[in-house]
Amino acid sequence: MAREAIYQQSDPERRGNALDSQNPSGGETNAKRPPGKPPGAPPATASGDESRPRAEVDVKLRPRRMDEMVGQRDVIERLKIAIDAAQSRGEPLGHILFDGPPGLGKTTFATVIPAEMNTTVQMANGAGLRAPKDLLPYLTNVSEGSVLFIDEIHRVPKAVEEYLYTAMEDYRIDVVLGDGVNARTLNLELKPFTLIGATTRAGMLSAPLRDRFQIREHLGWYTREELSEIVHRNAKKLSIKVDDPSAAVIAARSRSTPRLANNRLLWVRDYAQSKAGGKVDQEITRAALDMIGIDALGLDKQDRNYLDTLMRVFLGGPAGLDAIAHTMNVSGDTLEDEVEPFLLRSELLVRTRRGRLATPGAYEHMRRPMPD
Ligand SMILES: Nc1ncnc2c1ncn2[C@@H]1O[C@H](COP(=O)(O)OP(=O)(O)OP(=O)(O)O)[C@@H](O)[C@H]1O
Ligand SMILES: [Mg+2]
Repeated sequence: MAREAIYQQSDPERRGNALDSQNPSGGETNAKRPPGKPPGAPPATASGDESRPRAEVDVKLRPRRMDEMVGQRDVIERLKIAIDAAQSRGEPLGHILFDGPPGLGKTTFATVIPAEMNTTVQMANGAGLRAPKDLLPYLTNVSEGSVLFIDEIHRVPKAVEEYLYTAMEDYRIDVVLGDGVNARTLNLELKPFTLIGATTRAGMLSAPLRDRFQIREHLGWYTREELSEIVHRNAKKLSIKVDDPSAAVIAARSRSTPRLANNRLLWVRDYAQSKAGGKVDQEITRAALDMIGIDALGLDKQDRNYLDTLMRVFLGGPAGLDAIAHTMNVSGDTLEDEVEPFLLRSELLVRTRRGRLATPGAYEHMRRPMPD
């Protein structure tokens, strides 16, 4: 895979590319996995050797304490109160559900909360918890007040979810041993613990599961100022000098998403080291991001290709999704899940009953004259 591809690929709205979400143990000193790496453990990164240094960098850039986190002030304030209250009562923190688009800090919260509480965390992934037995090692390993983090919790199948109900509510699981007439139920008492769930699809969670979380937090987009702040902090961690205008360029092209700001910064660093003796300024930052096809609004090649097709072939629309997809030779699902959300959010595209329509803003951005 080409080097640039790694930087481009980690777009939060491009599903399944969350490099660091695949490394949830994140080098946390207090992170703990049950023995024998249970099946819930996330898969290794797909892209082989090239992903390794990236994962390490991700760990380096991920905030370790709540005070190192930028933005999400109201979420942090509420969590601090809940942590404070739980600690003063000597009880485990209530179960917490984080939802929001990729790359906004769900896993980060799941690692800083146990750090604030001075407790251990086990990391699981909903996709790996295929049968109740996959959940057991995690539950039997919880220590008093510790955290069990289940990422992509919407992917936990119903049969496993039902075990979570009693575990969350009564700190108990009922295991059925044997079958037929010999079947008997074993009640296992668990230590009081905190479940932290994360999902990009809160709507896919069943109501009984959702309602068992005492605290539910939605993570929203970051402002440019917050992203600039993240870029500055991370530049320091990477020992590179980034001035305000350069940080502002990265922030503007990062789609309101910290993970993307980090990826852009890493590419700018490489570019500057290779082409400008390590010096990062606004011009170099722009040239670096232009080179990988990230434009001033943060659109990438595929986004621009979509708008270009809509304007050139369909005269700006309204055009049906399938027609656009066929012309671009990509699947409609890909466009709907990966390309359109950011275009809609940026008000470059509208979805009408008659089809997709490019907005005047899109024409301006693509420097094309509006049709009459
Ligand atoms: N509030 C924040 N302050 C500073 N950096 C942040 C913040 N939130 C996220 N980041 C950075 O962005 C990266 C991605 O965040 P994180 O992995 O927590 O996202 P996520 O919501 O779990 O995404 P996914 O849904 O893809 O798993 C982190 O490694 C961290 O470096
Ligand atoms: Mg994550």
